[in-house]
Amino acid sequence: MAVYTEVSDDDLARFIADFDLGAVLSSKGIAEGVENTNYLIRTERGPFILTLYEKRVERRDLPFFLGLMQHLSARGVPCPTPVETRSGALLSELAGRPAAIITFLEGMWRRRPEPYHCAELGRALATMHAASADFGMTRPNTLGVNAWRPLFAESANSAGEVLPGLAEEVAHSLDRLEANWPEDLPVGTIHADLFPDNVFFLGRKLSGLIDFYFACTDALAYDVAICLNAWCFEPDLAFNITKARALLSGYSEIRPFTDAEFDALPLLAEGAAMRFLLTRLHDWLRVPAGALVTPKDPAEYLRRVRFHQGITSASDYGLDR
Ligand SMILES: Nc1ncnc2c1ncn2[C@@H]1O[C@H](COP(=O)(O)OP(=O)(O)OP(=O)(O)O)[C@@H](O)[C@H]1O
Ligand SMILES: N[C@@H](CCO)C(=O)O
Repeated sequence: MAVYTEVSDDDLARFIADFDLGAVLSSKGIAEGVENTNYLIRTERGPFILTLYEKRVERRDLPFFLGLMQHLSARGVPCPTPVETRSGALLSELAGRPAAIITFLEGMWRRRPEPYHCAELGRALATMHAASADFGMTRPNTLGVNAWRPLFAESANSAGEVLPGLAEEVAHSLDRLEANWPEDLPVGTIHADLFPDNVFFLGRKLSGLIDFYFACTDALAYDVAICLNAWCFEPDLAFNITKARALLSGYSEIRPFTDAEFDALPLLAEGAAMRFLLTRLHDWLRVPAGALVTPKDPAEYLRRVRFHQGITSASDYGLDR
């Protein structure tokens, strides 16, 4: 459970008074997530999510994230909308942290997504990419290819304790990724963390995308590669080509892949796996004392890095050119 910052009832009541939401009826720390502190608050105007932004979120990036949610929801993408204070601000401060209230989305995330969930995801991701084409703000990907080596350096000395031989394997993969990373793919606003726990469904239908706090400006196909890693491997880490085919064809129904994206997909997928391997390793070695959080296993992503190294063409993922 990720509750890094406790909020007292009095502080919450004072905070809510700035919004046109009536009184707080109840509030509860949310037992999901690892990045930020989230509370489900029930107010006289209904349920909302209160987020206090923690370590990885830079205050200067919050107008981008909150503005993106506003932009996308105005275009019909099912995602939370930030709630304005009475004076029109989207961002406030609570318990010494930047904080915002966003609308509550109905639905549940799927722990074991089926191929039809993957197809829905693909369509929603492409729709999000299309809808953000006229979003006026940009944000560099601070966890992009150039960040991986310095990020690994912060954990390299302890890496061998977590996974023997990891330092050598990561160094070898980073050499390949840095030397071959494509620079000329179509770029736009990407979600960059669209894991199953960030996608809600009502029955078979996708009902919401959440957690835009890694969103940035980068290659659109890299976002697809992140989803391929997060949605198309089974708990035993076997690759499920039926799910991959569903995801990729759902995406290309709305936005077909260019030839360059098709060619780059195996490398993008290896890079995407590397990014999550490295952040997980970093967090695994630094669980804050007393925080209610379960760190995620870096080894699952090493297995994916290795898998993608063995792929030579996107058709091995079930994608037709
Ligand atoms: N707008 C929303 N509507 C309904 N529930 C939400 C909403 N936003 C967040 N939640 C709930 O809070 C949980 C954590 O939210 P979120 O994924 O944004 O946190 P996080 O710490 O940033 O997570 P992550 O580890 O995925 O980066 C979600 O799994 C969901 O249960
Ligand atoms: N989705 C990330 C955690 C949030 O950044 C992971 O599974 O490592």
